[in-house]
Amino acid sequence: AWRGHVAPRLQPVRAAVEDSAEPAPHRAGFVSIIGMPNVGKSTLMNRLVGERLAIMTPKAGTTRHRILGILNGDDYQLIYSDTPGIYSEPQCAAHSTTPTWCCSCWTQVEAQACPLIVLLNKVDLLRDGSPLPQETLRRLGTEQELLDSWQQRFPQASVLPVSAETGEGTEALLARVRACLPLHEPFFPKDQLTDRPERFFAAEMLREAIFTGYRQEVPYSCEVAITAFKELDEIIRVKATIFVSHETQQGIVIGRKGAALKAVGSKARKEMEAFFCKQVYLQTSVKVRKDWRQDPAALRDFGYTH
Ligand SMILES: Nc1nc2c(ncn2[C@@H]2O[C@H](COP(=O)(O)OP(=O)(O)OP(=O)(O)O)[C@@H](O)[C@H]2O)c(=O)[nH]1
Repeated sequence: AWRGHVAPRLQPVRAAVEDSAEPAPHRAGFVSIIGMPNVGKSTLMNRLVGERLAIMTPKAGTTRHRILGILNGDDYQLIYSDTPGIYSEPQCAAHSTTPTWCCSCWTQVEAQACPLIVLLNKVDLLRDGSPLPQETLRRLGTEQELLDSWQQRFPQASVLPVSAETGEGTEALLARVRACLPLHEPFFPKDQLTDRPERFFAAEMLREAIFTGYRQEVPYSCEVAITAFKELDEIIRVKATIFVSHETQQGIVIGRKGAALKAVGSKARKEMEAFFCKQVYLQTSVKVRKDWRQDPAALRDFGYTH
């Protein structure tokens, strides 16, 4: 598993250190971050662990795989789980381009015995100078009104305002989460940052570049497979295949004289270099795997089903 850089690239959220002669007993637990597509789950997890582990784009449905992000303190280990946005049908993250929130999820959430924290994210958008139109802001109501309505909906929950983008409210969130942690030994080695290997992140960074580089259906029709990942002293050599579901998309992804693929590859390479702190040589190719989103064997090969 990837253990991260020497210094985190984002400032991780830390709780205040309390002075005490006795070392505190160790606490550890798992925290699932769930919600509708595009609400900021990946941005929040990255902010909380202080690393850009999960890819983030303005497009709904970017996250396709569960990723653990581990935050280690001297006396605690918090294992966050960033999940794909919740859709109307199981496994349709790879199928759907028009996701709808699954209402039965509320009932499932309420049925859990574990502590529940409801987050009102993107509160920075409710502040003065918000880019949102006045009409939208009026429709949303004030921050307090929104918090009150969520508290009414989930009386048993702690309802907290946060901004994953600016970090506002995340220290209070960490304090609240830590207060819920049971006494437990660490579940993972204390220097471990995630459960995913390096090549997973290489694939995700290429997928992120695809999401920002192409429009409409194309990003949702692409899947990335890392076919080689070789770390040498000075450089990491990565070979990636982008699978598309139709022949027509192959031309779009490659672009005129390969320009589109070159731009996307270059963006992904720069992200990989920043992430791995090493020079990266990235070789990409594009193949058709016909209608892979409807093909159970392909979904299995790409890790969506078992
Ligand atoms: N203004 C503002 N934007 C945010 C905030 N948090 C996330 N965003 C933006 O919202 C968009 C979606 O964020 P993600 O973290 O990818 O959302 P997600 O819930 O993981 O999305 P899925 O992968 O679709 O499930 C991105 O453009 C983020 O930059 C926030 O606190 N404030």
